[in-house]
Amino acid sequence: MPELVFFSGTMDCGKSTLALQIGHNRSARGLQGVIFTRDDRAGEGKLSSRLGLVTDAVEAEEGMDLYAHIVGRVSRGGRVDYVIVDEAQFLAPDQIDQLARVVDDLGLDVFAFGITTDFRTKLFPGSQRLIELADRIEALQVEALCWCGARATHNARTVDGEMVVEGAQVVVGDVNRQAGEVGYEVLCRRHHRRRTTATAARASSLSPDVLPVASDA
Ligand SMILES: Nc1ncnc2c1ncn2[C@@H]1O[C@H](COP(=O)(O)OP(=O)(O)O)[C@@H](O)[C@H]1O
Ligand SMILES: Cc1cn([C@H]2C[C@H](O)[C@@H](COP(=O)(O)O)O2)c(=O)[nH]c1=O
Repeated sequence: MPELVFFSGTMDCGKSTLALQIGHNRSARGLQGVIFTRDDRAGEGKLSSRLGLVTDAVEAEEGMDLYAHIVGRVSRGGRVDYVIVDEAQFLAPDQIDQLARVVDDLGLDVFAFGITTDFRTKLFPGSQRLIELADRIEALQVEALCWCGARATHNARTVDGEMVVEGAQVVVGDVNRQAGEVGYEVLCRRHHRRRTTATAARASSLSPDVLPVASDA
């Protein structure tokens, strides 16, 4: 049975790498896929992984009908065996419904990849719809880690390493950003709740406030 599968995880846990691997294994067997993405860091119409691999993709722009795109390809004589969607959190809910229709009416597997929650721990609308509609939700096996060593479950937005909690839901960016730039850091829930990024943890461990006080001081 064809499926709509949602591979979800934090930033930097290998989603795009897995998307590229799934595409590679299928194309190595002569299958032809359509790869959609939206707002990849590498630029428009690209699906890129931090491991250095990148492939061309169809930019799933706002308002684009993904079901109609696939039907259009097939009716022009193109072959489509499966569909991959990266950065699926950025899609509109009705575009996720179109992907479900690709599975149900065209009989194609759709593999969607994305983060579930934003820097304020709120679901992205596209991810919410995927959770509602997917046949299967898969957590990635290679877990990203918080600075404390626990499994990272949340995405923090940072400026100069400090967590920020105000701003637009969508700001394309990366982990390990230079000073002054908006960046991201993955954290466990405890440290996300306490807003303790790696920078904040380092600063507090160096702070005189937390140094042991000598008994005769
Ligand atoms: N230099 C490296 N050596 C080995 N693995 C790396 C290296 N750089 C990144 N990675 C792996 O790539 C993962 C990020 O892959 P990517 O597909 O870009 O993530 P995502 O799409 O989930 O944000 C990291 O979690 C890590 O496992
Ligand atoms: C948490 C969060 C992330 N984003 C952006 C930052 C990146 O461009 C993508 C995630 O890409 P990845 O391949 O999973 O690393 O999402 C955002 O716009 N808003 C957020 O709150």
